[in-house]
Amino acid sequence: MTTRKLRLALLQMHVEAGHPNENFRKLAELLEQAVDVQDKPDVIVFPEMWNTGYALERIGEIADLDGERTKAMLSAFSRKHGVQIVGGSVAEKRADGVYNTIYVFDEKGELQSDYSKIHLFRLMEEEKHLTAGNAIGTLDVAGEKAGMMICYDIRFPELARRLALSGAKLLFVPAQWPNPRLHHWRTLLTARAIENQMYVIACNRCGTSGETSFFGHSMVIDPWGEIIAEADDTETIISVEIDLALVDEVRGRIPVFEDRRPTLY
Ligand SMILES: O=C(O)CCC(=O)C(=O)O
Repeated sequence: MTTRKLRLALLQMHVEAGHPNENFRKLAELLEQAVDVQDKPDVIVFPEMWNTGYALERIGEIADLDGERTKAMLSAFSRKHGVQIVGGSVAEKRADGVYNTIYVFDEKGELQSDYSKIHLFRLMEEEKHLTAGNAIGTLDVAGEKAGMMICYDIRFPELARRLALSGAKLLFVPAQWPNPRLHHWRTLLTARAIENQMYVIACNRCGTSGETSFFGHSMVIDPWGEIIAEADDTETIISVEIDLALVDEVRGRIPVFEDRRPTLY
């Protein structure tokens, strides 16, 4: 098997709900730490709604207008350091509502793609304050296709399968997944990796916001379902190397995609 290595950095951060300036400052600090290392990352990922947190009552006031502040920061950083960024997600204010959106920048600082969360989480009343996206999201990573899902999206296996069928070999999952559902988080992420024989790269937040605490446990799972890196519940950066060749190797070993019977189900 010819190896095709790629280094990832996952910035597991605390998010200060309702304080975008503080969160931009924190993210800038973590980004500098992520590249100030010997093994520089090729791709950097962060959590969901890192700019505002879940200050949903005020989200219309504090969301980033057309994502301009976020895009300016991420574009400049990716260009300066020659690194690809899967920019977590931010609350993004558009003319027709506030979206929960991931921006992807390539290593030249160009906006490569975006994705807005399509399943809004009713347990946190997202549907009252946010507008759902209407399209699936993909990006190119080192010449391979990858998909994007945000937090609650991972409860919908059809979406991950659709991304895999469209050619995705990696899945990026920014999240703000709280206690007490660590078991769901680990199990669902692992299942998405095993059933689609793809890398799952999931970046959660940590810390507390009001009554809600977040367990962190950002993780990278390989296409065989092994958790190859996992954080604890503190603010930290996971740095891990993956081998894209493993996807084809696993898909060759158990040919799930060839054995599907879509005419029956
Ligand atoms: O599905 C879950 O348990 C958590 C989802 C969530 O917190 C979110 O989508 O923001």
